[in-house]
Amino acid sequence: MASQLCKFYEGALLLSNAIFSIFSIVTSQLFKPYELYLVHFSKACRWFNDRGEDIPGPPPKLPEGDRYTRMTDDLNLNNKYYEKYGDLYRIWNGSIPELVLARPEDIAVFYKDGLSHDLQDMNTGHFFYKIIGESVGFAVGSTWKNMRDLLHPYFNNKAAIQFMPMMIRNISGWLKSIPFDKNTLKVEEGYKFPLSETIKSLPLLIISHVLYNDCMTEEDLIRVNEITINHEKLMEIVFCETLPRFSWYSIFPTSQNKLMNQMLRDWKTFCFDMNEKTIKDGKSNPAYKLYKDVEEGKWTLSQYLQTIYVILLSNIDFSCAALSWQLIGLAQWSRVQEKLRKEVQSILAVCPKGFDDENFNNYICKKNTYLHYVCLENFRMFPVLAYTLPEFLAEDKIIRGHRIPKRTFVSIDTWTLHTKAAVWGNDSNKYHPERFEKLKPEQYRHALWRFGLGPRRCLGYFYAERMLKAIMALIVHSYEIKIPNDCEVKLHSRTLVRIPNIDFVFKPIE
Ligand code: HEM
Repeated sequence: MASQLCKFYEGALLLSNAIFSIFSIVTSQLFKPYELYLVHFSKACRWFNDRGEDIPGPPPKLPEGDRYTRMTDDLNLNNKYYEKYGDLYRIWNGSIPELVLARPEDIAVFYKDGLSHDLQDMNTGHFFYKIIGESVGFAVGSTWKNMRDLLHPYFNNKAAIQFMPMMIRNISGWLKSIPFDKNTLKVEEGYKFPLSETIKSLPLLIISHVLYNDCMTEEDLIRVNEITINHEKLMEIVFCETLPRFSWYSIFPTSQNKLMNQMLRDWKTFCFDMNEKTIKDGKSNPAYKLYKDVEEGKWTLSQYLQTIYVILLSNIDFSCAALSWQLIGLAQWSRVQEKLRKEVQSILAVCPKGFDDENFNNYICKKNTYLHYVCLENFRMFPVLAYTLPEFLAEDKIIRGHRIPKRTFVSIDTWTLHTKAAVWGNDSNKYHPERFEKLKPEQYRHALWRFGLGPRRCLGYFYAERMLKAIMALIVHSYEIKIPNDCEVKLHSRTLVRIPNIDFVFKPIE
């Protein structure tokens, strides 16, 4: 009976989806007067300066505006809007106007009181909110501060440095497994595999050890991997489907809601099982200690479960995308790859214990190495998001003379920022890691978007940057990396972050 009812609802929803699509096409025409109103008459959508000039931007194109196009488009939208409107413009996230910043000075003004920015649901809809709406990534004010304080002992610089030996072990083990991976093909030149599909298991392996250290077994990893599959399906729904954006949608017994509930149940069971195992083995780890904070009333169970979810699962997309682009940069510019290889070899020459040597760990942490400059240049040339997730202003702001009222959504056009900001000079379109030798971090602080620019930047920063650098160092030491001749870099569709879809070749170095 229940399954028949379910099928009935599924059918009804399929039909309503179809009706909705037709409705959108028809109404996109009927929306025209409303678009006119938004652009020309609605004060809430117009941001004037003292000379009465508005901020320019494309028409709303209702019902969606650029809500989805800005994620799926491979930086073409950034180029188009920069050409037409410059480096301060307005786009539309549905019928909500969003201010886009792309000049470092404006971004500095925006982030001056970054802590008070409201993220609420970032206009990403109900489905997303249900999965991680109570996590540290969405919390604001004192709630956010309390969560960050609880997390700080396990994610600060010292904790990340202590984790380095384990990180190196994880990477070495993963590199050895490449030839035997199910996606790897032995070809004349070496090993060929789909880059992001193969690479995403590595950040998952590393971060699961950050959270659970040696309590994380092979079987646990298999379990996490299975949950990841459903997580990816859900993220596709969150960022590409319209109906799950609405809270009323969750009352229907659809396959999407079923998937969501299943995933949340699996996740909770996994977290509880891991904590029980930790107690049984008489061990301890950050995830368990953070759970003790729940028992002591320092934060709620939902906040805990959703934050661990963000750390372990939601960030995999970010890590996988960032890592893939780092390797693509190296593969595309063999001169840079060779230069980096020489640097790594020269460091290892004074490391009696090889990768396990303290000198090698120090090298990964340093910020004046070629490795570091390559990492920065890859972030600059290959931003993980074309437009950052919108945050909204808690207070009115004046940006370049324009009064922007509070509750306005603001995002950053990363590509324009990374290529048009004055600090990058005349060769900003050239891939040139050496540019960072001459630049001080203060000079590009607001011109390079990597781990967030405001005071609430990425919690995993100390791990993430070193993870990327250590992986690159270990890879170039053992392999020459290449993109097969006939391969063009394309993007995976239906993802929030820019994940490249490309084959890769690792050629072992004799
Ligand atoms: C290379 C990989 C990564 C990149 C590119 C990245 C990037 C980012 C960015 C851009 C933000 C938003 C910052 C903002 O709102 O201003 C963020 C937030 C966050 N990241 Fe990462 N991240 C990475 C890896 C990680 C890892 C490994 C972890 C966990 C150990 C992590 C945990 C978090 C958390 C919890 C937040 C929310 C922080 C908050 O709102 O307080 N990230 N990350």
